[in-house]
Amino acid sequence: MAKIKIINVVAGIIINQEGEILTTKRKPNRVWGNYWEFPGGKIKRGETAKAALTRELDEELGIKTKIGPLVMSPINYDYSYGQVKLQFYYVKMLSADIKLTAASQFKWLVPAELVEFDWPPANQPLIEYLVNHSLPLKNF
Ligand SMILES: Nc1nc2c([nH]c(=O)n2[C@H]2C[C@H](O)[C@@H](COP(=O)(O)OP(=O)(O)OP(=O)(O)O)O2)c(=O)[nH]1
Ligand SMILES: [Mg+2]
Repeated sequence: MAKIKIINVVAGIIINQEGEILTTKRKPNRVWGNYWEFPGGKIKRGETAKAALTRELDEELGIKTKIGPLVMSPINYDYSYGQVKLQFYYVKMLSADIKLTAASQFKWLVPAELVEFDWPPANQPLIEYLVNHSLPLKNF
């Protein structure tokens, strides 16, 4: 039996003072091209999830960040190329300017607007969670 490839991914639910969440659009040539996502990426061997997220947000957006609590329990989802294990943390930005390197666009959205965009299927439970729970604007 072929071994299933596990892909550990961490992404940020970056929130601003207005109660909006930062979302980015994946470039067309990548897996899930043109779908929206929460910025982040694969955790490297030996790296903690929070360190990986800090690194990815610096690489993909050129921002300094404060990583807060986990949003919900990890999501496991089988794609054709492997099983992704997705962890999401709430994040605040400590620097103002966003310089996109991995994404083609970004948008700030209030939670209710998230349902209007196309997400990779693994994100479905997360989108539902964010629509139904208030953001921790003051708690970290
Ligand atoms: N960042 C992110 N990845 C997601 C989300 N939802 C989802 O299914 N994924 C999947 C897509 C990919 O299979 C994987 C993340 O891979 P990636 O290609 O963005 O990883 P990376 O940033 O490390 O990029 P690379 O160095 O491999 O190019 O997780 C999401 O909301 N954010
Ligand atoms: Mg990425």
